[in-house]
Amino acid sequence: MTAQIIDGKNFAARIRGRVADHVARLRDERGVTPGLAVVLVGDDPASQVYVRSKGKMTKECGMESFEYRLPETTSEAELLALIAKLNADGAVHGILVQLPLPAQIDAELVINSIDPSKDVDGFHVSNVGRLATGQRSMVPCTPLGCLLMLREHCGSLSGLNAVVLGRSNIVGKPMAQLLLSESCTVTIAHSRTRDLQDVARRADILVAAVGRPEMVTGDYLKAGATVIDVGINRVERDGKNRLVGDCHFESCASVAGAITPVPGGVGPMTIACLLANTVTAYCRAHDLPEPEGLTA
Ligand SMILES: NC(=O)C1=CN([C@@H]2O[C@H](COP(=O)(O)OP(=O)(O)OC[C@H]3O[C@@H](n4cnc5c(N)ncnc54)[C@H](OP(=O)(O)O)[C@@H]3O)[C@@H](O)[C@H]2O)C=CC1
Ligand SMILES: Nc1nc(=O)c2c([nH]1)NC[C@@H]1CN(c3ccc(C(=O)N[C@@H](CCC(=O)O)C(=O)O)cc3)C=[N+]21
Repeated sequence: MTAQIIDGKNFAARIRGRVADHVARLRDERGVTPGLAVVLVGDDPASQVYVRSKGKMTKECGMESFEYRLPETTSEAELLALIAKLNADGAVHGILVQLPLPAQIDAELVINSIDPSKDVDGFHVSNVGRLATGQRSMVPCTPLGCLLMLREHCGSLSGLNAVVLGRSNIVGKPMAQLLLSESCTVTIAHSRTRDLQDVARRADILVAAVGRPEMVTGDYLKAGATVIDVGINRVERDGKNRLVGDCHFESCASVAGAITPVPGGVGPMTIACLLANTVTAYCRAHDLPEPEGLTA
């Protein structure tokens, strides 16, 4: 079998188009513009690439982008003061603090200091609790992007066996919550899971978020499974820097029914969902109808 490729790059472009339409309507009908603030502490090169790309796409969708680049030595108090300022700023509707943060800063404290209604990453404990209890919440961008691709590709997910590899707060756990809300039978596997291949092979839907380059090979898969590869791993191949996923693409594609590529899969969807969340946050803050099909 040769898998269908789920084109995240193309899907993300369509989502950004819908975000842009909604933003244009807000401008024409109400004379307002949603704004997204992105905060980067330190100078990790990969993070700088993402932040630049987020800023560019925010503007392309017609929204305001506010970028804050703080030095690696920034104190926790300084970062908390900036967040307090952004919480109070009426032109800012979404706040994202790029992770990871330098060691002197308590990331949990910082995330929980963001106004939950502006928490477009969905990492605030109140959004996590609301997602887990089925209340309206801001949903983390990466799992939301994965869900939108799965819905588009599979239609109803009800009753399917979903296996999530990885249990992080930013990907694995919220992904599992979303799949549970879609009435999948959900298994969360991690580094202590026994017989991982056997567990993975039961999946109709496999989401790989382990951060291990090409760990998942074709023999982890049931024939025809839908595979979402969240991994973004930089490796050196033939003297060149390459980006690979957590799945070994060729061997997986020969067993799976459908698979997302890396690059061009989950990554672009993550950024598109960040922009969608910013518009959603704006609309909720102003009691306006939310954009359709861009929320969980
Ligand atoms: N495309 C995108 O937009 C994004 C991509 N990513 C990428 O997704 C991947 C995962 O990210 P993140 O969740 O932050 O990573 P973390 O390192 O926080 O979590 C990794 C998870 O994988 C599990 N794990 C590690 N090794 C194995 C193994 N050998 N077998 C089974 N499980 C294992 C860990 O288990 P345990 O808990 O037991 O340690 C942990 O739960 C990374 O490649 C990251 O770069 C992340 C965010 C966004
Ligand atoms: N608070 C916070 N929120 C995040 O959502 C967040 C974060 N911190 N820290 C880092 C991770 C990682 N992440 C990615 C976003 C886009 C691509 C992406 O667009 N990738 C392109 C390739 C980009 C390239 O070539 O490097 C692709 O897969 O096609 C990847 C990874 C968001 N993260």
